[in-house]
Amino acid sequence: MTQPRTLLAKIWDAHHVADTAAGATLIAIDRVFLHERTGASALKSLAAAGRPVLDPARVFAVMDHIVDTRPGRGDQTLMQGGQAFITETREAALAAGIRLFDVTDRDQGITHVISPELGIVLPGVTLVAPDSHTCTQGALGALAWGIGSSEAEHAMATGVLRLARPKTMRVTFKGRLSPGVTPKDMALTLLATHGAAGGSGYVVEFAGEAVGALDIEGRMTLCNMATEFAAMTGIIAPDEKTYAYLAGRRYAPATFDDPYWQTLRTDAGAVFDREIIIDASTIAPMVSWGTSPEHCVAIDGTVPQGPARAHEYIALDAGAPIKGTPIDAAFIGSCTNARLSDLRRAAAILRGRRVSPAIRKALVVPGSMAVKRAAEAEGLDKVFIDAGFEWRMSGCSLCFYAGGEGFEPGSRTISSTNRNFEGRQGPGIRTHIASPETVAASALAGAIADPRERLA
Ligand SMILES: CC(C)[C@H](C(=O)O)[C@@H](O)C(=O)O
Ligand code: SF4
Repeated sequence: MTQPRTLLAKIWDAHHVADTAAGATLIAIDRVFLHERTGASALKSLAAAGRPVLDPARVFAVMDHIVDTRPGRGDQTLMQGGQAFITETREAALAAGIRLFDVTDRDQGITHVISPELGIVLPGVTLVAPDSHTCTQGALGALAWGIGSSEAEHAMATGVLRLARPKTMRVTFKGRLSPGVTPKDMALTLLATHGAAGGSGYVVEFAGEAVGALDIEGRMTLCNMATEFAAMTGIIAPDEKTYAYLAGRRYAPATFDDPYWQTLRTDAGAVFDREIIIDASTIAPMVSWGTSPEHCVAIDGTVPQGPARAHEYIALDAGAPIKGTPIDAAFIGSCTNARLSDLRRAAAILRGRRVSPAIRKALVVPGSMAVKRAAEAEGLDKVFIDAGFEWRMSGCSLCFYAGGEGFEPGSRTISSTNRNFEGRQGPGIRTHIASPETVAASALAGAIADPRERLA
């Protein structure tokens, strides 16, 4: 009898090329995804070394990080000196013969949103990108992780990467989520209870009834924050929902009958290096109070005692109820929570209502241009605009201040993003991360609010 294996072990074994003398493994890389902020340098340095991209058909690039999100945008970026990232990526992608989703391409969008959308990431593949949120794509059952630019260069030139075998962790969410509670709240609960370093050195498989019950977009939100947990990546075993999601997507195969796919689940009895079990039915909507993604509390909780510097930056004292904290701005966007289902759920709360007069800036940045079009076809843009939100083009820049555009200095911003460290969304900006529902409910209230009260 063969030993029971984890999902990770199966993908690892299928991609094993050789063991190195130093105890590492050469792993075959099926896909490389680049963006203009970190990808162009890999292509340029490859070209400078006179090395071609081994298989251009497996390499993709997109302009997402610093592009302007204002309607009617072109090559201009609000980032000082940023233009070169765009023009150089374009030139390098053209020279290398790889597929580029350029600024004005109808398929442009955030890397981790468009890769699943186009069927580029598939169950059981290895996919790397010089971006930490590549873990998002593990939701499709791929081993997808963030690398550095020089590793990207190596992967493109050779088709392999040298890796130490990661440890395995399973995080099981048993039971079901309550209404108004989302995959974002699952991720924030994991971070609050096990810390922002809890996943260090591990590939985390998310499993359990509550994970199986999520749609694919929700699974992406959960896997997205594996990097905030310091894990190498997150992964979810593919199931019927995964194959239904991928059917008909441009780069996906016409049929899903490869016997390899049938094996892509953890066998009963397989042993993980670490197991965490969380009861999904006890999770409440979560919101961050501080400057690390582990600084999270339930919406009806109080700010705990944390590092003095975090309290100082965020200007909230221990013991204060988080709910009711006045906010100045609201943001729905990013690779965490800007897919169609996220926009639908936020719009359902905002429909026919106006944001509080206290809100000075409210923005929706769809995760991709395809999400934008789909949302517009349903009239969601109108719901957001009528509620007082700006409706933007797709991109990353407002998530990490890369376009040089942010919220008014010092703003307290409720945000559907994944990072809340000092200055993440601009100088002095105090970011509170939460689900799109919580962002919408808070924008209406002008203060951090419980979305469940809007669903009643
Ligand atoms: C710019 C890029 C390398 C960075 C990352 O890797 O995560 C960005 O996407 C982020 O979210 O901070
Ligand atoms: S949306 Fe934000 S978190 Fe995601 S890749 Fe872009 S900058 Fe990084």
